[in-house]
Formats: sequence, structure tokens, C-alpha cells
Amino acid sequence: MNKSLIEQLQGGLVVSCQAFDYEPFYGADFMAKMAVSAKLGEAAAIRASWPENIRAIKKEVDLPVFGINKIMPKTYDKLRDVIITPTLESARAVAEAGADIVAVDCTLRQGRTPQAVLDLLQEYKTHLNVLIMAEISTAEEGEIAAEGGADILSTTIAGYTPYSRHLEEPDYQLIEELCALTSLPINAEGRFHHPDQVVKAFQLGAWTVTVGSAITRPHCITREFTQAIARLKEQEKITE
Ligand SMILES: CC(=O)N[C@H](C=O)[C@@H](O)[C@H](O)[C@H](O)COP(=O)(O)O
Repeated sequence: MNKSLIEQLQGGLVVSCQAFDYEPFYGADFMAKMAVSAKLGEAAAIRASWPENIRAIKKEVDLPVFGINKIMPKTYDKLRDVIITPTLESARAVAEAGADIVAVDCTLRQGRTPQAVLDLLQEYKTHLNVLIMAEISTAEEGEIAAEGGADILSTTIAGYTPYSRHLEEPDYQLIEELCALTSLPINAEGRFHHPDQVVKAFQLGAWTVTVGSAITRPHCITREFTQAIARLKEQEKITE
């Protein structure tokens, strides 16, 4: 295992720079600029999807990259579909593009058995010379991934499987559960909107915290403000 990278990233903020083709910042140039901004803000690492974006980011910033390769089905069901680096081929493509860590969906969705996840991890570990981060949604999935030889566990998919806790906030309970069951590094990810939430995750034992939408999706940030205004207007109507 690449111990020094794990040590280097301990306590650091990972900034996820991602945009789909229906978002205004879609494209490798935009993603690279987002990564430069994250570096200016002293992020420890970048999370990015697809080989072309990872290549562009690696050219612009000298930070470690958590690479994923989202393979989208024609119609995408966020709760049910496994899209994050689902095949060895997809993982190899992001590793070859320069990802230092490859993140992989290790949930038990789509009829996957624990043995199927163990086999998947073994395949990735055997063929790729990078750290593998298992993205999970429950403690049970974390336990399977740890047994399967994952180098890092991540709470990325908590709240996005039919059977995990659906919360507005980050899943702090899952961070605690994972820290109790393994000594592997735990990346906390999903629905972090404020710096104090990031601090709380570190206090609970997280190794790194990844923030995406609250930093790199301007339309989501804008909506937080406009929704606050809408709530105020609603309140005013009630008290009139
Ligand atoms: C569940 C899933 O597919 N999450 C994706 C994983 O890459 C991204 O859409 C998230 O933006 C990322 O995990 C960061 O989370 P947040 O944007 O909440 O800070």
C-alpha cells in the first residue's frame, strides 16, 4: 500500500470537480480551472470523473487525484444504478489517465451479492497499481469492502441506495460505524455544505472529507440562497 499518500492526505479537504453534459461547467477545461481554484484554496486533493478530465487536471495542478469513471446508462435511476467505475476496464482508464486513487461503487445494489463485491475488489486489486477506495452506503457494505482488501472506505453513496439512511445532512452515524469496525482510512463524502460539518466529520475520525456541490456546482449554491428567500416569503405570507 502507498502509505505515504495515505499519510499525506490525512486531515485534508478533497474537492470534487464534476459536471455532467447538461451542466454549464461541463468539459475538461472547466474542470481543470475548478481544480486550480481548489488548489488556491489549499485543498489537499481533487476528485474527478472520466479520463479526459483527470488528464486535464493533472496537467494544471500537482495534487493527488481521486479518479472515478462514471458509466451512465441511457436512463439513470440514482437510487438503483451502479455507475461509479463499474468495470475493470473503466478503472484502468482512469488509472492510466493519472488517478492516484481509484474509487469504485461497492454497494449491494442491482442484486450484487457480498461475494460479487469481494470478487470485484480482488480483480481491481490484482490488475491495478493504485489505491482502491470502496464507495459504500452502509456499515455492512463497509465491512465487506474491508474484507475484500479495499485500501480506503468512503461514505459517498450513503443516502443514494434504496436501503441506506436518507438524510439532508452528511451521514455522521456511518462515519462513526466505519471507524469502529476498521482501522482503514475513512473518507467522509456526501451533502457537506458548511465548514463546521467538515470539522465534525474529522472529530468523528474521518481521514479526509470530500466536498463537491457546495464548492464546484454554482447552480446548487445559488439555489441554497434562492430557497432561503423563498422560505422567507412563505413565512411572511403565513404571518400576514
Ligand atoms: C452519490 C453520487 O453519485 N455522488 C457523486 C459521486 O461522485 C457526486 O455527484 C457528488 O457530487 C460527490 O460525491 C460529492 O458529494 P456532494 O456533491 O454532496 O458534496
